[in-house]
Amino acid sequence: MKNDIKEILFTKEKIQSKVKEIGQQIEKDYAGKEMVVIGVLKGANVFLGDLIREINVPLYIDFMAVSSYGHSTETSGVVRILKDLDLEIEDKHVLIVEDIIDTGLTLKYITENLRSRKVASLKICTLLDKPSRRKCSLDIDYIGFDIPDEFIVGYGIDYAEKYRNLPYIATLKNEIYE
Ligand SMILES: O=P(O)(O)OC[C@H]1O[C@H](OP(=O)(O)OP(=O)(O)O)[C@H](O)[C@@H]1O
Ligand code: HPA
Ligand SMILES: [Mg+2]
Repeated sequence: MKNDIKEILFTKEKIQSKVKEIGQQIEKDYAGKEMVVIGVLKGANVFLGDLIREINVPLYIDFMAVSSYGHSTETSGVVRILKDLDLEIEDKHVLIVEDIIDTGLTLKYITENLRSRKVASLKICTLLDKPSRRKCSLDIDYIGFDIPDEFIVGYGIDYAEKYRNLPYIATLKNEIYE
């Protein structure tokens, strides 16, 4: 896997300290509220696992699985729900956790879907944001890092389902896509 890497954008240590910073902010903002943290599978799994251990308030965890990229670096534009929530979220303070927001189409679909369930509040937290690629408007409440328009992998994020277990976030050599 290491031979496939072009450049490391964020090291394990840099990610760790950013996750801590976001977690502490969320902890302050949700003090006294009952929150449900929703991870968007599969990509957000690693970030969510680290993030919740930095949030010291009572919380519930649930997951939604959607997919729009498949084995490509371009979104199909069609968001499919592969797994819905187990929990009822009506009147709950919901925080959606994403690994990356790119075109925004995935989250647009999810936020509209979750809002219709009459939540008390809905916020978005993403580790990475690629604002130059946005195809729709989205209000994001917590952002770890802005990144340029490059396809990245690692820390939960895949290319064709690979590289999710890299402890850092990196770009891949061009020949990997050929
Ligand atoms: O803003 P967008 O352009 O919609 O892209 C962002 C979404 O794409 C990736 O998921 P993907 O569909 O690849 O599924 P995965 O999480 O299982 O890798 C990523 O985890 C986000 O959920
Ligand atoms: O840069 C990316 N890498 C992997 N998956 C993605 N899904 C949206 N953007 C990306
Ligand atoms: Mg993916």
